[in-house]
Amino acid sequence: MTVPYAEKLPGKISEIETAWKDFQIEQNAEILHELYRLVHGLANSSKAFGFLELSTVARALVQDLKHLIHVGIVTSGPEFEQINGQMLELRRAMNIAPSYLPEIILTPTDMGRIKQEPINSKQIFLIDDDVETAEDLALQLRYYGYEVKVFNQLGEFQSAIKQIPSAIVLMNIEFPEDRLSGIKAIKEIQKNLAQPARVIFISAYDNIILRLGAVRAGSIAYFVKPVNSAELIDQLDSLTSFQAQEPFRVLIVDDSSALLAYHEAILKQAGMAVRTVLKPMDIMETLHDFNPDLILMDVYMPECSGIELAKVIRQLNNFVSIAIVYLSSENDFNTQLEAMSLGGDDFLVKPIEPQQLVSAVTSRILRARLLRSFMVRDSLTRLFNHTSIKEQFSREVARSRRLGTPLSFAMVDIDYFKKVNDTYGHAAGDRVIKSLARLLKQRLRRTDIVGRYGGEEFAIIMTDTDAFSAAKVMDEIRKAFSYLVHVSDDKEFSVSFSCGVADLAHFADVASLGDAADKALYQAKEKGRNQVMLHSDSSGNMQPLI
Ligand SMILES: Nc1nc2c(ncn2[C@@H]2O[C@H](COP(=O)(O)OP(=O)(O)OP(=O)(O)O)[C@@H](O)[C@H]2O)c(=O)[nH]1
Repeated sequence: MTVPYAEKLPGKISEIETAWKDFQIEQNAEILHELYRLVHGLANSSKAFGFLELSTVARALVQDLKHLIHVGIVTSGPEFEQINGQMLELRRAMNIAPSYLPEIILTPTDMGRIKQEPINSKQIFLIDDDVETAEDLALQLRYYGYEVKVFNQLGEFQSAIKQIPSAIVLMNIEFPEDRLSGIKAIKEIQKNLAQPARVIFISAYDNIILRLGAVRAGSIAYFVKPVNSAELIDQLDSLTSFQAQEPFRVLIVDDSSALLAYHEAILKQAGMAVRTVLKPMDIMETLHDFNPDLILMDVYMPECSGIELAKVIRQLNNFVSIAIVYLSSENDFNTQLEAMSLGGDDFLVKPIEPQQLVSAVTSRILRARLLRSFMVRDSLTRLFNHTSIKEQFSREVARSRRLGTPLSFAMVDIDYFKKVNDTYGHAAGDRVIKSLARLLKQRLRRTDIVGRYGGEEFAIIMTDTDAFSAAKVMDEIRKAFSYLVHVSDDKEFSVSFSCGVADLAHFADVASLGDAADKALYQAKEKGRNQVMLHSDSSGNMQPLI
């Protein structure tokens, strides 16, 4: 159980008094800095927990200690006496009840911002006076399970959207009557809808005036013709996906256990996954294990400062892009700038309102995830790219070995793919790759990690899964994929894949496990393709899963 803040105060103040006594005996600069840090922490936490009188006294003491650090060590004189007096004041102020109890209440707007549920509608309204272009695009979208209704005139669309306001609107901007007709029509419609319509604009032109007009009409995205259908489908998938976004992962580093618990409670209430680290030197294991989206970092801490810690983290290859937000009572603008120039992304000043903390963390994470996705995702399938899946493979193998849990690795390769490209064209080949990526994402568990390993090759890491169960799942996906009918220029065709599976119980490190899955895949190809092969023991025995 967490100890209430008030009960921790006597201990905190005794610690400060002891440091002050030690300083007087030893006259040592290190003790003086430690004392400064302790009082600084008390000033922050007491304000956050409503002990305003105590916070004021502590803050004045912070200033005096800063002065002492600056002028050098004195153990007598007016400065010294003043600090002695303030030490007594701390004890007195500690017993004054808090003037308010901080409540962790989030407004519905905050919660709405965090938990934006996607609307489950696959209905698309596509409005374009160019009949041929519209039908081409509609055909592509239909391959991916979207119901597309094409309108060549604005009037018909305006009545349809009133009937189905949840439809996603793909609106062309230019019409013969007016070069801005699409934007104007959407603006009119938005006025009369309870929830704003979800609109994506399409235009033959790419300029700031049109883009600004589109944003002002409430658009989600803007595509320039000829539309890249793979990118458009990604956008539509993210708007309609049933898979809720993975909870935001925040790591809080603060040497005040009271503030740690307080900020943890706020962020958890907002639906985030939170880990806390009290001692900065303990951060490494949690960092690798938890893989946070964002680190909320105190600036003044013992052993090493938040700024130094941020520099260390920035030098770790896997964490160059992680968001780091300082949370400190330091309101000196120059220190803030310095902290930002040394690896931080934002600087929040304590005490912070719960709503502000949630929205600052949310917007930073959304942006960090977007930027990271460009680095770690493959642009055609949005699956993890080669580098990223290899990194995750190493990490997951290390974790499973540490925890003693099962892990399987599967390699998938589309059969006779060269023939698909040669017969139906590269664009059709791309669609096949994308459809397999979608199927894998749909059928596998959320905890499974799927990556595009190479051109028509995929890799899947299944945690907590032994090789036999993994092979069974892969075999079901194999069957489903082979039943899919692909279409290209009115010609229909089907494609299959081969798969090799191995697990950590038989191959105990990344290299041998990867190699075993690869060999099993090779065997599956050798034995006639369209099958899953299980590499179930280190002596090289393999068994087909039919
Ligand atoms: N359309 C498309 N084709 C790709 C992509 N990446 C790789 N390819 C093609 O995939 C084909 C792979 O051919 P191969 O490695 O000979 O294998 P295969 O034809 O699938 O035959 P098996 O694997 O032996 O069943 C090559 O023709 C590549 O050009 C891509 O992103 N899109």
